[in-house]
Amino acid sequence: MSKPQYLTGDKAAIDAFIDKFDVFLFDCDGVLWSGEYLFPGTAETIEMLRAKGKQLVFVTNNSTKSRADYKKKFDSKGITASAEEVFGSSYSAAVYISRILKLQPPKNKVFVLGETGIEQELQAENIPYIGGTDPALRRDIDPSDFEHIGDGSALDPNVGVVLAGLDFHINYLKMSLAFAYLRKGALYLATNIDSTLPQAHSLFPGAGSVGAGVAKAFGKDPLALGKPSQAMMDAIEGKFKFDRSKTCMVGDRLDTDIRFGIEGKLGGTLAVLTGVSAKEHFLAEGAEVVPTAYIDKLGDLLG
Ligand SMILES: O=C(O)[C@H](O)[C@H](O)COP(=O)(O)O
Ligand SMILES: [Mg+2]
Repeated sequence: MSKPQYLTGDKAAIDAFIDKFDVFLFDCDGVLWSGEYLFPGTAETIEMLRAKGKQLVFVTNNSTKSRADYKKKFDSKGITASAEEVFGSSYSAAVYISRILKLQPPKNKVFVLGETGIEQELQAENIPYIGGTDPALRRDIDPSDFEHIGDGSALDPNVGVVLAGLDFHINYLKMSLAFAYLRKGALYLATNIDSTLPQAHSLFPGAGSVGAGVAKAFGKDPLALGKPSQAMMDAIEGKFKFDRSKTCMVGDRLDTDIRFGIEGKLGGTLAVLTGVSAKEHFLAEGAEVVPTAYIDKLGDLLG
């Protein structure tokens, strides 16, 4: 497998790389920003690519925000972007449930482990849901919960899917409800199963780690509908209609972003070293996932 091209500081190589593509799929956490911190040159780089007539799609596994929420974040960071250019894992999961699964009543309700991003995107697809940010579930489990979850009387008979995403308010009560629905035959889906979340220049437990307790108890992993799922790639291609050979995936994580681009047979992948993966991970002899090229930070594309 050929070694990736290092672009930082090489203006001619950067220009040649950019000219190869018409479309850039951008990961967000660890590439554009780390939580609220915007990496230097990010807004300018996006402006530069737009000035060159490139089509941009923001493809994030972070299910805590909806497309509308991301539009607000882009605006607050001075980045020109529309909600329609965002394709997050919460939207990917909602589209999958509404247009692929096509759940029919009575078992068409979703039990959510996650935040408002998932709830908003389910709502946008007219999918009924419970759980999620419901304040009634942000409490300790009590003896009557054990009794009524155990005998099923606390369960909603219309729940046909458990959808797990990054949940900053996970607790034993919510895990027990999700587990009970799965044991009753609910489909087990996840927006994504990233092990870590790049935030505040550090790493925190990701969606996959937060949901791991339920997966361990149930003995099966969920079907994840975020990167590197090719169901997500197909949905993105279906919506934005691009030529995969002229499309580049830009990301900080080898096992989601770069794998997503390689398995999607895109024209190229660009690893950015401001998030989860380090260059040692893909420069090592026998590395399984190797990007086409890499840069220290996104702003380096400004040359
Ligand atoms: O744990 C998670 O959900 C992920 O770390 C996080 O949300 C990744 O977001 P992305 O890098 O795909 O924008
Ligand atoms: Mg990322």
